[in-house]
Amino acid sequence: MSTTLLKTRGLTKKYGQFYALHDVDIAVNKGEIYGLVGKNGAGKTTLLRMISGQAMPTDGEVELFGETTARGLERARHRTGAMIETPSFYPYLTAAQNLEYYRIQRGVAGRKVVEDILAQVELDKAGRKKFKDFSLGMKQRLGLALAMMDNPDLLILDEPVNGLDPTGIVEFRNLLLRLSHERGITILISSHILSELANMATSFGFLDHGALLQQIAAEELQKRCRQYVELVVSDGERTAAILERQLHCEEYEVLPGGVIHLYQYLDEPAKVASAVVPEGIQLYSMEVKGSNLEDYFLKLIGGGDRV
Ligand SMILES: Nc1ncnc2c1ncn2[C@@H]1O[C@H](COP(=O)(O)OP(=O)(O)OP(=O)(O)O)[C@@H](O)[C@H]1O
Repeated sequence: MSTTLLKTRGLTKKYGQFYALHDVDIAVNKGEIYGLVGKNGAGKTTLLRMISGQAMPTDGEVELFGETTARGLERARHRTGAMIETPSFYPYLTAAQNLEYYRIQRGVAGRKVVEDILAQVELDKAGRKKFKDFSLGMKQRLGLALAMMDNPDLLILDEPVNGLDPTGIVEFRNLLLRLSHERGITILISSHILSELANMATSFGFLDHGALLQQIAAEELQKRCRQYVELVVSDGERTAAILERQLHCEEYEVLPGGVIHLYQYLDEPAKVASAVVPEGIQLYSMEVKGSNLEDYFLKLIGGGDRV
């Protein structure tokens, strides 16, 4: 059975009369990579700051590792590592020197800690290069290293791939996947671009204007975003039988009104037509439908035209 590491109940943050976050319930299970998705200003940072203890809720509660009291949460937060704002590093120090500074400042025992973490985030080869000469990807990986200094069970990362080029995004994603698979770290990560978290997140929470619109498992999201050829025909059942017999189709749904959703032959709809029509089936329409991830998100937030 899955264990829930983190829950928020009715979490709310008001600035004056403005709700930066309103009545948000999320649940993150052990071992998950939970992607929090929302446009700029949706409330992602506000939510992550309250979870990590950097801001106080106006209302509602955070439950972390089963703890909800102030003292319990303080203990639980020792088991989390957060990268919410870009941490400040010394520009003229190397990766190792910067981390060593923070290790001493935080009282983390053992000099080998720095070496180990640098290897985990693949900065062990950065050697004598100074922070000021790092690429953005290296800077983000150093930020991740700092968040991992206390060997956390839960990592909270606010827009860590923001600004990275596509290669940088893939590298960072692979790094997080490795941490998740090999070390079992649970990860809560935000982004304003859903597709940046695809192929990584196991669950998603969609935030808009401070409200959680939907929490959905990645598998279910993939299903909903799957593309298909929609056929409208005179006889759905017979058409399905023809598709099976002639084109060996297995992935389709027959819906009422002679509608068929075919999840194969997306690039070859002509083949579908030439299998069906000669058998005396009337083909009224045929169209590729379904949304990609970004379309799905935009539809969910109502066209994405609100600012
Ligand atoms: N200290 C503050 N005082 C007043 N309003 C604030 C404060 N902090 C955040 N807000 C507002 O709360 C809303 C949510 O902000 P938040 O930073 O959480 O959004 P976000 O989803 O992280 O967006 P971004 O990606 O742009 O950081 C925004 O409208 C922001 O202007």
